[in-house]
Amino acid sequence: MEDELNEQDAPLVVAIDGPSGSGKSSVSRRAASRLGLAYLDTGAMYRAATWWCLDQGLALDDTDAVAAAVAAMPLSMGVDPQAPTVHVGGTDVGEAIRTTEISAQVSAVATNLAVRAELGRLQREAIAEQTRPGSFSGGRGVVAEGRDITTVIAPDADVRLLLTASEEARLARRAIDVHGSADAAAVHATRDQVLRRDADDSTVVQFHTAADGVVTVDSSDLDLEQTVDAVLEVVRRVSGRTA
Ligand SMILES: Nc1ncnc2c1ncn2[C@@H]1O[C@H](COP(=O)(O)OP(=O)(O)O)[C@@H](O)[C@H]1O
Ligand SMILES: Nc1ccn([C@H]2C[C@H](O)[C@@H](COP(=O)(O)OP(=O)(O)O)O2)c(=O)n1
Repeated sequence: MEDELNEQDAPLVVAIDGPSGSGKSSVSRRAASRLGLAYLDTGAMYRAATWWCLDQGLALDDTDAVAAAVAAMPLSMGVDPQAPTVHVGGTDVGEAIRTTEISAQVSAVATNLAVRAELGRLQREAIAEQTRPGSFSGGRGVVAEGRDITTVIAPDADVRLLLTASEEARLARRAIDVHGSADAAAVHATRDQVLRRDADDSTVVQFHTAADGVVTVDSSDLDLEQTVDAVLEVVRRVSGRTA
């Protein structure tokens, strides 16, 4: 019954931005599942673009060649929050795009403004698609996460959130993800992936402070479930929609 009522609601678009390790992907997936929405990981699109360019042997500082390659990239994003997928052509690149090699180089592609224009166009299309009845979400909508979703890609989203966490918390989380430990050596080895990358990315997008109308959720002292609950509470307060 509740499902039927929800289906009559207007589509809901939730935009979530934040720095590396703030919990965007984990929290957005869970929030999307609980709300019955699709999930769009825009960072995965920049990672896939990086994989594609490297696979073709391109130098990532050749901005024109990279832009041309990305314009021709046969990218397909699966938006099921329980099992999101990324394919380029026929290849499942879901694992390949998470390697340290890609993490170390993705900013070179993400700071290419022609690439941002092209991937931004695809992201707007993917978000609009989920507001239509025949889409994966059945027109219920989408949680889209990245660095510029609240500001550039979907500034008119129903709910706009900035997910933050202290530098210490973000480094420790990434160290556990990548090295299985948050000891001093693991945290040190993660600094490039988190801090240097955020510094490079910040030259083209602003994701450290909330723009007007964007609600900040600080997850430094929350665990994953508490952070999901905090995000769902903002969604309820701003849109009236409950999980
Ligand atoms: N409070 C929390 N909120 C979100 N993620 C958390 C939290 N505590 C620990 N984590 C863990 O931190 C890691 C990084 O989260 P991730 O979603 O990849 O961040 P991002 O997409 O912002 O880089 C994940 O392994 C996640 O389970
Ligand atoms: N909307 C977006 C999403 C990601 N990016 C860039 C910034 C990051 O370095 C890469 C990869 O993003 P991703 O969200 O996968 O990175 P983290 O998992 O948060 O470390 O893409 C961007 O510039 N704009």
